[in-house]
Amino acid sequence: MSPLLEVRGLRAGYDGSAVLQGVDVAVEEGTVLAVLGRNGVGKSTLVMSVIGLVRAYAGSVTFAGRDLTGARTDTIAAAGIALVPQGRRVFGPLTVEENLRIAVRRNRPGPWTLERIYEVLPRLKERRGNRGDQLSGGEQQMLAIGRALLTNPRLLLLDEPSDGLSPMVVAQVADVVRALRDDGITVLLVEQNVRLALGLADHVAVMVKGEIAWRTDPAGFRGDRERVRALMSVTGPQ
Ligand SMILES: Nc1ncnc2c1ncn2[C@@H]1O[C@H](COP(=O)(O)OP(=O)(O)OP(=O)(O)O)[C@@H](O)[C@H]1O
Repeated sequence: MSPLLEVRGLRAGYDGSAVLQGVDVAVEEGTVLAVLGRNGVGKSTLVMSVIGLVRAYAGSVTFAGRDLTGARTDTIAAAGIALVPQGRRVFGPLTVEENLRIAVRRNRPGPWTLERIYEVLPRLKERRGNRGDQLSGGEQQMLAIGRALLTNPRLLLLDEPSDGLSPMVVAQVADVVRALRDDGITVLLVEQNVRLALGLADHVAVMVKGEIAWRTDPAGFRGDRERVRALMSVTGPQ
């Protein structure tokens, strides 16, 4: 069976300089792939390229058998990929419900409706009349996830969902992602919080300087401390 998402030889970056130096990753349907790596290795650039916000210089992005290389972001979203961006990017002046309704307008047919979002994320229901900028970081993260789900994606790109959240709130976000995974959604997760990522992932890809340096699974990752240190620690070899 071919993977739901297949990225091959992807080179991409900003203003002509390549951050991604030929990335190969595949995500099988119904699985969670965690992409780990030091700050600045290109993890966010990878998800931005998949969703079409950063242009590919070379390589390909294939989704559900369809070549989406160089496609516009709205075409990619309509094909079934949704991004929960780093920093959440909720619309501050709009209420929770208005933030969600924007996504409903653009959605694909599928199981996610406003009612179901409120069932799965009851805090959003309680806060539905509050403005986005009145929410806590954790609530904003839930809102960003809810907004992405409302497009009924087949693949969810989650960029640093734990960023800036307290451990208790991180645990709540983890519960939501776990529930989604158990529901069969496919996830590409970028995380600095290794513990969180290993608790959610089926597969792990470690990025170093714009390339995938190691493909493993959570058990393999935990079992090779030396390699983890070499590839991930700030003081390890570059
Ligand atoms: N909009 C941009 N314009 C120019 N360079 C950028 C832009 N965004 C990121 N970069 C650069 O691209 C490189 C990779 O950044 P990226 O955000 O993809 O890394 P990351 O692994 O996600 O790191 P972090 O965890 O810090 O977000 C960095 O050197 C960064 O400075």
